[in-house]
Order: sequence, then structure tokens, then C-alpha cells
Amino acid sequence: MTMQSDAVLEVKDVSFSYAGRLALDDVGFTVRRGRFTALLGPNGAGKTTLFSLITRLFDTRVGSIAICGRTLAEAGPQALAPLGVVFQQTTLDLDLTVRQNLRYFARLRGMSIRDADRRIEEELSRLDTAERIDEKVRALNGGHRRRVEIARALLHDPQLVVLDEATVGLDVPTRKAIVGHVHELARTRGLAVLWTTHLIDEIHADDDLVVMNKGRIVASGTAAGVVASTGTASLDAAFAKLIGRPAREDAA
Ligand SMILES: Nc1ncnc2c1ncn2[C@@H]1O[C@H](COP(=O)(O)OP(=O)(O)OP(=O)(O)O)[C@@H](O)[C@H]1O
Repeated sequence: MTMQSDAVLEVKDVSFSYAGRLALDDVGFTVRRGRFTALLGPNGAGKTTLFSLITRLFDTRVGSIAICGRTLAEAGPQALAPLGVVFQQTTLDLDLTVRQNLRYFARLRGMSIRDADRRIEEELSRLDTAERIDEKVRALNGGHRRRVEIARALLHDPQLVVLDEATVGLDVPTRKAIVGHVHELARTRGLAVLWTTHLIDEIHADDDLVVMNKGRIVASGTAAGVVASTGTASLDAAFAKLIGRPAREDAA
């Protein structure tokens, strides 16, 4: 039971089909408080489908998804209150300033302007983006736009943050900085993080890892544990073995 109290996101026995074609097949895993959990899989593995179920874009008909002990099916939209989301595609209004974008979101979450402004400054400062607050989002590069979206996901002080391929299209140094920042959020603020990716170098050895392929979970545990259980020498080799493709020499 004490183990359970750390469980912030619980996905149990979830299956999902598109027009009769199975995209998720009996998927289950847990994301715990203070842990960075990577959901790793090649294109088509089912990561975005799972993400859409967790964020309630789609209804979970088979199995259950619970956030902080409340299932999405029973608690409805309220179950999403402890959740922050960063979608794969940017969802900022390019013609509004950073502050206007974030204020708008904070108001949707029911925050007062005063609380919103305080939280906006706090989160942007943490991401070294505070000086861009009055610029239009259109003037920001991809890395800064992503930082603003991460700040936005944190404004209401969620317990769980889910990010879908959050570093797509960013250069390597920016990617590293954002991956490092999100790891730190888990470690220092006790956030539960679910990070979907197909990039092995974004995963640290002591992260929790769920490997998916063709709609199924093919391995889970710490990243180091997954490597050990496959009898390989690196996560790249472990991943290649698990999904049945040759290891890439260039991967970190
Ligand atoms: N709207 C849709 N209609 C029909 N099939 C879909 C739809 N979206 C995804 N699929 C199929 O479901 C499976 C899982 O796709 P999904 O997008 O969840 O994978 P993914 O791991 O997120 O991959 P990617 O990195 O390419 O987004 C794939 O076979 C895909 O072709």
C-alpha cells in the first residue's frame, strides 16, 4: 500500500483500436512521484495514442487510466486537474505575447491575475525565459517556444506532467537543456513526469523506462535494468534488440 501512494499515473490493461485495427494491446504501467518516466518506442508504437487517452482526447473504453487515484472514466474532466500537458505540436498563439498566452491559460484554470502573474514569472525565470515575457511568440525560436509551453504546463502546480515528443525539431544543445530541465523538475519538485520519445539519448540510466513496440509494452523497469535484462551493453543495443532492428552505431 505504501508503494501505491507514490503512484501518480496508473495505466491498467488499456487496449485501443482505430476502426478495428489494434493500436494499443493490453498496456499497463505506473508513473511515480519524483520520477522521470520515459515512454520509448519507434514510429507507430502507440505513444501518441496512449497520450491522447491520458489527456482525454479519446475515451478509454478498455482498461483504465487513473491520475492521483481517480480514474478518468469515473472522475471525468476533474481527474485532469493535477495534470500538465505539453503536446507534440505547439499550441501557443503566435500573435500574442508570452505573458498574454500564459495569462490566458491561467485564467482558463481559474487563477486570479495576481496569482497568474506571480506563477508566470516564477516558471519563466526557472526556464531562463523571463526576459522574453513581453515578446510575441512569433519572435521566439523553437527552443524558447517549448520552454514557454513547459512553463505553461506547470502554472497550476500539477503533480503529473506529460510531454509528447517535446524536443522534436530542436537542435542538440537546446534538446539537452530541455531534457535536463525536465529531469530536474522531477527530482527537485517531486513531479511525476511522462516523457514520450523515440530518442535514446534523452533517457538517463536511473530513469524509469517503458519500451513500446507495435502497441505492446516489450520491456519496463529502470533504463539500466532494461539494459541488464536484455543482456546488452547499452540502451541503444537493448532498444534495437527489443524492437527487432539492428543497433545504430551513431546513437548515444
Ligand atoms: N487517427 C488514426 N486513425 C487510424 N490509425 C491511426 C490513427 N492514429 C494512429 N494510428 C495508427 O495507430 C498506431 C499507433 O500510432 P501512434 O501515432 O499512436 O504511434 P506513435 O508511437 O505515437 O508514433 P509516432 O511517433 O509516429 O507518432 C499506428 O499503426 C498508426 O498508424
